[in-house]
Amino acid sequence: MLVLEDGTRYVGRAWGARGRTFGEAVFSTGMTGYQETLTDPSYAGQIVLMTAPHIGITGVNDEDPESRRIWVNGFVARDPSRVVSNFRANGSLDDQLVADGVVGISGVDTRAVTRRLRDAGVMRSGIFSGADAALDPAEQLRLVRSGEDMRGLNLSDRVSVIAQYRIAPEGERIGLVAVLDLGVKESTLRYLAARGFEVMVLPQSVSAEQLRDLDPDALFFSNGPGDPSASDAHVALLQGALRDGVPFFGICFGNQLLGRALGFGTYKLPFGHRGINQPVVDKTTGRVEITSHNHGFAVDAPIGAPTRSPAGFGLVEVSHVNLNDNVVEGLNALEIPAFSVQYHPEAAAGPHDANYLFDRFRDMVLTTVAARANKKDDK
Ligand SMILES: NC(=O)CC[C@H](N)C(=O)O
Repeated sequence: MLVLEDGTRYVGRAWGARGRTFGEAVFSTGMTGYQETLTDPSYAGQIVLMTAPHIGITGVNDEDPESRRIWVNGFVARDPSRVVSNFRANGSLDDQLVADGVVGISGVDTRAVTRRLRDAGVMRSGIFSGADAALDPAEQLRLVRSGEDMRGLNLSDRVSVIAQYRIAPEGERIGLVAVLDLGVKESTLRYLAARGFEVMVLPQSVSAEQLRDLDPDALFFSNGPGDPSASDAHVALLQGALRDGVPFFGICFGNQLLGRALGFGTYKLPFGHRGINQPVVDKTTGRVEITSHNHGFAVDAPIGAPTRSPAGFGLVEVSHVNLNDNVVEGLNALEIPAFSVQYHPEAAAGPHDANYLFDRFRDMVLTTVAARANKKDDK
């Protein structure tokens, strides 16, 4: 049984682990990339429904996970594949869900659920299978309604690493980037290392003093689960680094935190953007990118002419906009070296149209490092 907070109920078949699970019900429109979706830490606390009906055809492999485990609280699909067919596969999705204890449900009318979530907005939900399916419906609904609400929820400490670790740069080293792990994806780290960054992944609890002691050439805030309005400590950490002139790049949650650091607010979208086919325009070049998304919140900043950062960081422009609904998809600070995007340039899964942003970051860091070296020489 899939039960939504508004009392809607959908009967299906038990899939993956048996039992009960709770989370915010959201839908993803990606036709491929379920393994990357399941292992994206940004989905912690959510029950993810795939709108594509056939999920699991290529099984699971060791190369596609975006982190060390599955993070979704539950998984919903219409018609999971009964066969696994791919040369890279080394197991089935069903077995993986069981192994990771992820309660799923199949055979529900995913189009009906999606329309419900699109019309009413995302909401708390629960999946009940095995013995739990027989629970009294009123009791099931009570349990769903007593679950966590995504609004105001800080989930960073559930997904972040405990201890820092280092990744060596590929090719010539251009500098050290400190990555605040708010739920970072492996692809992001790979792209940074491939650009010549020595990467230091830091736990989300790192202090301003520890960051200063590390003295990185650049700072990166990752994607991650939860409500950005509940991350005051990360915002303060970022404001300190921006004041010190450290070049900054943020992705998704990192974009929302840059928005807040610059003095803008964030808000919850009715049903968010999740999938790999979202059109975004880069206002600097006018080029449209087809991009990978997974966000339920967004930054509230004015689209159009640059405006002053309410927090005193100079002029800021909204650099990217979603063409479906005009949601802010990127920020560019014009007077300090800092920019961010709401979507996923690392893709995984999805098209690679936005990979150039990692080059933009590398170029920005090289310029800043060179300018600093010149200043030192002048002294
Ligand atoms: N992928 C992300 O970083 C998601 C950011 C945030 N948790 C949101 O839902 O909007």
